[in-house]
Amino acid sequence: MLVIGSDHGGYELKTAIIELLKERGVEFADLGTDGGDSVDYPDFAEKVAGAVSTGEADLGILICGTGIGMSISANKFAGVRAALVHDEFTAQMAREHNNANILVMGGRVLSLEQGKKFVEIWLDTQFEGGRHQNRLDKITAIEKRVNSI
Ligand SMILES: O=C(CO)[C@H](O)[C@H](O)[C@H](O)COP(=O)(O)O
Repeated sequence: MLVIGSDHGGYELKTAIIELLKERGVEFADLGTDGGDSVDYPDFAEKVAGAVSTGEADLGILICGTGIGMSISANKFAGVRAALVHDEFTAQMAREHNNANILVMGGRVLSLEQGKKFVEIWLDTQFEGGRHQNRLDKITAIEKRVNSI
């Protein structure tokens, strides 16, 4: 199951991506925001990243104006690897090398077509494992050390 959320700066792109998810038959839940009124991105990052962190959802998509605030917020959650992507290469690497479980984008940075394309690439790419898994294990070890201080 995939969860998706945005603030007002990402609402239009979120709406376009929801249409793509429906077309692809992806099971998803839209955790808001529900319109263009000004809201605070950490509230939606918390809903999406919280669901991924607890295992309630397997994957997440977060969109704000730049993607920066959503990335900062989502990566506070244990087990979350939120990747802000800007182009087709970073969308591919986010999964192939980083096994990102949350894709983050900037609604004021990308066109709707770019955003949809990056989602498709991220969904269709496989994690390579191997040396990349070793590096993810180190991130998990850092997370455990930092949170036990
Ligand atoms: O990009 C964002 C955070 O990184 C968010 O979309 C914020 O909402 C943005 O920084 C500010 O947007 P506002 O419409 O000027 O409140």
